[in-house]
Amino acid sequence: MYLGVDCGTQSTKVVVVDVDGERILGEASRPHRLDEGEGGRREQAPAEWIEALRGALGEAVARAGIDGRAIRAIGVSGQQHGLVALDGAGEPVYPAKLWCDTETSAWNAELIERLGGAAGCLDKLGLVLQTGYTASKLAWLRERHPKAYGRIATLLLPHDYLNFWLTGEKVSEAGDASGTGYFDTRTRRWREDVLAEIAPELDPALVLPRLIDAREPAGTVRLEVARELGLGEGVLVSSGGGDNMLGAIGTGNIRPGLVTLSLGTSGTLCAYSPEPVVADNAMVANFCASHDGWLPLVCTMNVTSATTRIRELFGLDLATFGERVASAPIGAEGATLLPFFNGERVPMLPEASASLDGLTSLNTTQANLCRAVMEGATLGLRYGLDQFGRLAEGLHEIRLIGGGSRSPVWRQMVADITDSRVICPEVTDAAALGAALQAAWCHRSRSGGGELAELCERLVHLDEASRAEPDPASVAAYREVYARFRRRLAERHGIH
Ligand SMILES: Nc1ncnc2c1ncn2[C@@H]1O[C@H](COP(=O)(O)OP(=O)(O)O)[C@@H](O)[C@H]1O
Ligand SMILES: O=C(CO)[C@@H](O)[C@H](O)COP(=O)(O)O
Repeated sequence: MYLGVDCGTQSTKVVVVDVDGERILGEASRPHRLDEGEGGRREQAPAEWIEALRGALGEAVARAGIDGRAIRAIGVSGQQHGLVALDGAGEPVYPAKLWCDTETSAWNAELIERLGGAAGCLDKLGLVLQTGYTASKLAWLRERHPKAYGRIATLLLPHDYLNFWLTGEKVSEAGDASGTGYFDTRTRRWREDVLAEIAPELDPALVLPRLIDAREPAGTVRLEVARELGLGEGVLVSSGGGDNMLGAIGTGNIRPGLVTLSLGTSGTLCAYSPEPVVADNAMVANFCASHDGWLPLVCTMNVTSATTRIRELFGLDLATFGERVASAPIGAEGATLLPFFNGERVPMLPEASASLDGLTSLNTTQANLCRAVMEGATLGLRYGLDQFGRLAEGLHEIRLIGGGSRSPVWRQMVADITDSRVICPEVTDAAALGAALQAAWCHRSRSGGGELAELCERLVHLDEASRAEPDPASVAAYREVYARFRRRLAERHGIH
């Protein structure tokens, strides 16, 4: 048996997988709080992730009806980019600033300039720095909280931190490290010189975690943690990775030709590539995958974070929200919502705010506003798909994951807006499943077995009932709605 953990923005999910039986035995999740403040601040206490992991793991194992000592290995997936800076005792010097924090956009702009603009970033890192990546958070901490900065002994990412808590080892792997901004995604190595540019007082040899190969274990679960979690001795912890990298594994997106789209707090699109993809478009990030190869990715910041905002404003539960959306016509009778509530990464508008246009005395209804926010978030992803260029050529099927993929109306909307067939895996928490598969890969390869492709074949099952085919009339209607969305982008933000 293997365990997969995914520490997302809103919750931690755990799945228990029986690889030989080709079954998911149990799943559970626990929420985390998000500390939102003025100026784009988005932070979380790493201790809450551990608390959520404890709770979700205990419940998932209980639901699976197994003895925890049957677990052979654990894989951990985590929200990307969050800065977890630890002191010499392994305690965070400051709360984790998250991927969706836009408070550091000025520091990001300055860093890009210091690295020689977009061309300099591409040359040094294989991608262009974005607000949200770890680098500008570190520059911000140095300037705004020098005392905390002065105590830094180690720089980790959220999944590295959970691996550290489980094993006591400070390690990292290429997939998640790709999103730091001090890692060269082509050579899969830290860029100590770039880190020195950001944080000259820190010694890269001391603060950067040791890089391990995706197939190598991060370590074994510490004895006291194993006891507390009801696990046996010597449980392996695989390298883990960023949630998008493990979501790719959990959707079988480990070879070219597939696109995974996640409707989580963020929206992401990614496609596997055996070669590094250094796009001429700064919005496409040349991340590494967390098995081998690369995973070029586009990320929008406002997806279920945006729909939740409007849903909660109207006091609706998820089912009623879905009904409201379904009851309004395509295009929400002219209402257009650009959902950049906390700035945006794609398009590159870190300091933008959301806007609502086209309201009249006739179309200002709850149903239209619910539809407008879901459409706005999905059209934003359509804009992201356009940036993907040749990576999306020939696209005809999207593997849809993340919380929003549970909504039938949203699945159909994605199919119609992208003009592609949409299908969900049976496990929509694909990052947690991907983490369990990576754990099985790591554990079984020690005895010479367990190819990842074969593991994916056994466990990644598609849910035929979730299939949504593009409807030609709706596809045509959305073409107009997308043109309107683009006009608003041009008028309000000068994005053409
Ligand atoms: N049926 C649904 N319709 C719309 N949104 C949904 C539905 N089910 C879950 N969600 C949303 O999905 C989000 C959680 O998605 P998830 O992928 O777990 O996020 P993360 O990994 O970023 O924490 C929540 O905001 C939740 O409201
Ligand atoms: O910043 C990115 C990708 O670059 C986000 O996709 C985060 O990795 C958060 O993911 P979710 O919590 O939305 O799954």
